[in-house]
Amino acid sequence: MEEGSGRGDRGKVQGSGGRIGDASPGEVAAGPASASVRKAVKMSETCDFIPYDDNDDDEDSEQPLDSGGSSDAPCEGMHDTPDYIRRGAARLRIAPLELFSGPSSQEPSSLAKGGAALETSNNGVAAPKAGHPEGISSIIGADGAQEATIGCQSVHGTRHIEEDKGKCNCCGQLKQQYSLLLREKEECRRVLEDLMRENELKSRECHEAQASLHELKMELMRKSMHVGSLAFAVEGQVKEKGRWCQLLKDLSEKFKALKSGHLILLQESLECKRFVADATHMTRTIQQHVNQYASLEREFKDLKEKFSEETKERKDLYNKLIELKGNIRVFCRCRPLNGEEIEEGASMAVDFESAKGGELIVRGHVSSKKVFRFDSVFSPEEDQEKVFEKTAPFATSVLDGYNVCIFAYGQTGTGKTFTMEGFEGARGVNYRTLEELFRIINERQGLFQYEITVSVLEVYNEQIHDLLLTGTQPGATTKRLEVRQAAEGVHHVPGLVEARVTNMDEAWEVLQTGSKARVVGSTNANERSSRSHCMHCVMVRGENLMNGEQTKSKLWLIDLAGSERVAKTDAQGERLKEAQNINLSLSALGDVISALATKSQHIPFRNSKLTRLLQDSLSGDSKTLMFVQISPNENDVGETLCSLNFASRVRGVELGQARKQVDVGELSRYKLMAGRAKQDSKNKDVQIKSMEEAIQSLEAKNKAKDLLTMNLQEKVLQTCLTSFSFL
Ligand SMILES: Nc1ncnc2c1ncn2[C@@H]1O[C@H](COP(=O)(O)OP(=O)(O)OP(=O)(O)O)[C@@H](O)[C@H]1O
Repeated sequence: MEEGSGRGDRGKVQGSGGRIGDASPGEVAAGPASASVRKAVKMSETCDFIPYDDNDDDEDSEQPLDSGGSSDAPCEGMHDTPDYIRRGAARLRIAPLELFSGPSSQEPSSLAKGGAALETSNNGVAAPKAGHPEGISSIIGADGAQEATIGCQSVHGTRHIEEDKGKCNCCGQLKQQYSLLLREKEECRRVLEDLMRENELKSRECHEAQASLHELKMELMRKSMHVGSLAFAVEGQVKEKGRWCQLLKDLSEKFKALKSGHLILLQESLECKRFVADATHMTRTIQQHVNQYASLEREFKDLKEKFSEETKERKDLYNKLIELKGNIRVFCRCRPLNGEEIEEGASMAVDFESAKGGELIVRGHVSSKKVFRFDSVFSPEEDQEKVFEKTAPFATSVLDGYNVCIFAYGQTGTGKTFTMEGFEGARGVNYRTLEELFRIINERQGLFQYEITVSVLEVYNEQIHDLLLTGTQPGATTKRLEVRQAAEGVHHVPGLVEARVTNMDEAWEVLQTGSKARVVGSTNANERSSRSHCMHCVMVRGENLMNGEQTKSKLWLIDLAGSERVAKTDAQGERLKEAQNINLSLSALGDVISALATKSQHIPFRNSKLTRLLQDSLSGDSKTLMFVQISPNENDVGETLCSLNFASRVRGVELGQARKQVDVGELSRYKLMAGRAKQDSKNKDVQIKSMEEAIQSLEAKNKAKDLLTMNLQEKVLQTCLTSFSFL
C-alpha cells in the first residue's frame, strides 16, 4: 500500500510539477502522453483491460495537442515525455493484465510474454534495448523489485499449482495477493483519478494555455503588425533620419559658415566698437568744433561788422585823403627833347633842378621865368612806373565807388598818348590803372564782387563815335551817339557798346580795339596828331559781400586832342574847324573844372560833348586827375605856358608869374605869398602824411582781419570736411 501510495504521490507531484502552461515547448509535448493516459484510464474504467498498442501511442503522440491543430510540437515530442508519466502508463497497463489474466488463465509463457510486453513497453517508451536488465530496473525502479517478486510468486505459485494441485494454502496467499492487488488497484484507481483530475486540470491548463497561446499568437500578430508598422515607421524614421542627417549636415555647414561669418562679424563688431569709440571721440571733437564754429561765427559776425565799419572808415579816410590832396589833381609831365629837336640844338625851357616840391619853372622869353605848382611834376627822366605810382590811388577810389576821370591834356606831340597808352615795355596809365583794378579786385575776392565793362569812344568835331562797333574803320563815319540823363547825376550814352571783361587781357584787347579805330590825321604841328578825344569808359559795379552794399562807379581814361592854338597850326578849312572844336571842348572842360575848383554854383557841363560825357565823373565827390603834358623845347614855350596856365586854372592854385627881376617890395610880397603857400602846402603834406599813415595802419589792420577771417573760414571748412568724410 505504501509503495502504491508512494507511486501515486510521486506521479502526482511529478504531474503537478510539469504544468503545461508553464512548460517550455519540449514540456508542452507531454500533452500526447497525458492524452494516452486519459485514454487508458477510460478503457480501464470500462473494461479494466488496456491493450497496449505502440501504434496507438504513436498516433496519440503524433496527434496535435489542441483541437485547432496549431500545436507546434511534433511526434518527436514523445521522446521528451516525462518518465513518471511513461512509467505510470506502463504500470497501469501491465499490472492489471498480469493480475486479471491471473494464474488461472495465464501460462508462464504468458508471464514471460508479459515480461516481454513489459520489455516491449519499455522499449516503446524509453527505447532501451530489449531484455536489458538495466533498462528494466531503470524503468521499474524500486517498485519493480516488488513486481518482480510478485512475478516470481506468480511463477512460483503457478509451479505450486502445477506441482501441488489442489493445495489451498496457495489460494490464501493468492487471495492475499489478490486483495493486495485490489488495494493496489484501488490505489491505482485513486492515482488514476488523481491523474485524471490532474489531467483535467492540465487540460484546462492546456486550454488556458491554448487560449493564452492564441492570445499570445494574436498578440504576436498584433505585435508583428505593430512591428510591421513600427518597421514602416522605422523605415520612415530612417528616411526622416536621413533627411534630418542631411539637414543636420547642411545646418552644420551653415553653422560653420555662420560661425565664420560670426567671427568676421565679431571682428567687424570690434572694429565697429573702435569706430564707435572713434565716432564718439569725433562727435565730441565735432561738438567742440561746432561750439568753436559757433563762437567763431559770432566772432566772424563781429569781425564782419567791424570790417564793414572799418572798410567804410578806410574808404572815408581814403576819400578824405584824396580830398585833402584834392579831388581835382594836376600832374605835370614833360617829355624829353626828341632827336630832331636835339639835332636842331633846341634848348630846354623847363627847369626841374631848381624847382622843388611840385614846382616847375618855365623860362619864358626875355629872361622871364614862371613858376607853376602842381600836385606832381614829372621830369623827362621819370618813367611810366614812377608816374603811375601817384596815379594808382585813383584806381582804389574807383573800386570804392567813386567816379574818377583821368585825362591827359597838352600840345600835340607832348606825350599825351605816351602817358595814357604808352607802348609795350612802357605801358601807360590806361593799362596800369586797369591792371591795378584787377589786382585790387583779386585782393578783395571773397569780400567784394565786381563786374567790369569797358567802352571806347571818341569825340570828334563835337560828335560821339563808338570805337567798339564792329566794322569801324579809322576815319569812317560811325553812328552818332548822344548823351542822355538817366537819373539825377547819372548820364549815359544809349547804344554805346559796353564790353564786359573779367581780366586784364580781355580789358587790354578791348582798349586796343578802340585805339586802332581812332581817327588819326596829320597837321603841320606834328606828324601824327590826334584831332579827336579818345575816351575809355570803365564801368565798375561792385558789391560788398559782407553787408550787401552795392556801388556803381565810372572811370574815364581820356587822351584829349592836341591843345595847340589855332593860330600856330595855321589850320584852314576842315582842320580849322577841327581845331576850333577841339579848342571849344578843351575850353569848356577848363571852364567846368575851374567852376568845380572854385565851387561855383553853376557848372557849365552842357557847353561841349566832352564835358557832358564827363559830367558824372567831374561833379560831386568825383576825383579828377589831369596830366598836363608839356614840351621842354624852348620853341614851344608859348604852348607850354598856355597848357600850364590852363592846368593851373584847373588846379585852382596859381602861384603867379615868377619874375626874376622885380623890386624888393613886390618881391617881398611874392615871397610872403610863396611862404604862405609853402606853409599851407607843408601843413597839407603833414596832414596828408598822417592820414596816409592812418590809412596804412587801417589797411594793415584790415589785411590782418582778412587773413584771420580767411583762416577761420578755412578752419571751419576743414572741420566740416573732416566731419563729412568721417560720416
Ligand atoms: N615822357 C616821355 N618819354 C619818352 N618819350 C616820350 C615821352 N613823352 C612823349 N614821348 C614821345 O614823344 C612822341 C610824341 O608823343 P605822343 O604821340 O604821345 O604825343 P601826343 O601828345 O599824344 O600827340 P598827339 O596830340 O598828336 O596825339 C612819341 O614818340 C613819344 O614816344
